[in-house]
Amino acid sequence: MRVLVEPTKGQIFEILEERKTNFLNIEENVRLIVENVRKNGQSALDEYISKYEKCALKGEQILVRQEELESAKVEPEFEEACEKLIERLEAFHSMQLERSVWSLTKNGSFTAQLVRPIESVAIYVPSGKKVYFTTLLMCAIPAKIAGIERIVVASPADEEGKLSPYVLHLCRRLGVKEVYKMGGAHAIAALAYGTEVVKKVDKIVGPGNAYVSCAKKLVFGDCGIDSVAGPTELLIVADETADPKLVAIDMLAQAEHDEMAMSVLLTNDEDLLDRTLEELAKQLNELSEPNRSIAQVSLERNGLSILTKDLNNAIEFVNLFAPEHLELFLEDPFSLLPKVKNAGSVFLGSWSAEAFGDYGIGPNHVLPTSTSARFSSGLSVQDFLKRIFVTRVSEEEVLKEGRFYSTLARLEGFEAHARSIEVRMEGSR
Ligand SMILES: NC(=O)c1ccc[n+]([C@@H]2O[C@H](COP(=O)([O-])OP(=O)(O)OC[C@H]3O[C@@H](n4cnc5c(N)ncnc54)[C@H](O)[C@@H]3O)[C@@H](O)[C@H]2O)c1
Ligand SMILES: N[C@H](CO)Cc1c[nH]c[nH+]1
Ligand SMILES: [Zn+2]
Repeated sequence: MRVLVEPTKGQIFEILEERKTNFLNIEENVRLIVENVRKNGQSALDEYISKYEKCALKGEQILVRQEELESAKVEPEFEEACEKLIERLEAFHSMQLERSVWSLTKNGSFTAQLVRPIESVAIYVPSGKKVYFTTLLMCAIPAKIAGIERIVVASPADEEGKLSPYVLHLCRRLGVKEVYKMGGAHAIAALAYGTEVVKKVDKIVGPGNAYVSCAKKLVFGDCGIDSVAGPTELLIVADETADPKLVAIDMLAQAEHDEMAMSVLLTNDEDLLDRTLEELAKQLNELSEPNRSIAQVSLERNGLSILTKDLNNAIEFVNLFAPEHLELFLEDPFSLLPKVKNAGSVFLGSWSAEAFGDYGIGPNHVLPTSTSARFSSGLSVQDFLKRIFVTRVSEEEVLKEGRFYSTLARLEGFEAHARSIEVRMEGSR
């Protein structure tokens, strides 16, 4: 765990650049994977599945058969918890539904913005270290609210070539029939470009490790993506009122995801910082394997504690980090909230563990990472919708306003544009 005392903005910037370099080192290999799958289709996909995944499935073996979906058995506790999660996610996400709008201009023309669901969407369900079945719901619920017709799921299989019964059960529950056993960067490429077995999609959503999120970046443009939702991050801003035990366990809750996860504490209280470091060491040892080892590596490589006496610096640093998750463990967390410009999801006060967000208090847990919260947001119904503009120009508009449009066209040097307007002005006389 790195400790910084009164760092400058430049030092924070350097740390973020260093982190980006780690991701860039992966990019070269991911680019080769994506290009190879794009060019060689299923044979390249087979090759990467056998190289990187737990079971070397080939060709049509990656398709989940109807009987597999039908026969998945889960315990009642799982079903009950998921039904409650579905209800909560539906309640929050239905507020996000956007409607078409129509407007009439004063000359009798009309313009509209029609809202249409994207035709086909793939949900990537991470299943490398743990099976993220809650992520499947986080993605599928807004997709269903938006009215997506073709929802596809992709997730890497286990050593026996199977998907978790949790994932299979939820696919059946949600009516998702097209399910592929594949993960990593190659799965993203297959979904973006298609293979002999995988049918391509219009957009890919869902989080994943550095390989998955890098591949999503690389296929963007040929297919849509939600955001760069890569290895998870948490930044906690805490003052002397915070409890070091809670700060430490929340940092561990991020660190246990992935060796590349990042947990940061920013405080103006030296005593809190020292006690948090002690708690981290103690509570780390209370975790069981493999979570303990993953969290330990994550904290060693990417853990950071920052002491800055002035909380105004803290907010500057928050906006530079643009963290996926931001916890404000302050006497008055609302005082800092208006100054937060960049963050995926904010948690106010020490009751508000980020884990409540992970497990369905309402907002989505698929969130932008690697400072991309500067320009993107957590997954929502909007990610599954497009807007189509519609225009009907009236004869009155042509007559009264034609000159206005054609003047702009001539000023920009577009002769044919101007004429296409003027010819109508003449025609309507
Ligand atoms: N930002 C978010 O919203 C959010 C939400 C949930 C999870 N996450 C992140 O999702 C990630 C889940 O990661 P995971 O690994 O457990 O599952 P994963 O499904 O994302 O990745 C596993 C796959 O990665 C590929 N892979 C592994 N090592 C590779 C290598 N050396 N080269 C190329 N490909 C390789 C394999 O195909 C493997 O099947 C974590 O980083 C977690 O923090 C992020
Ligand atoms: N913290 C992760 C990224 O937001 C989401 C998650 C799923 N399961 C547990 N945690
Ligand atoms: Zn989590």
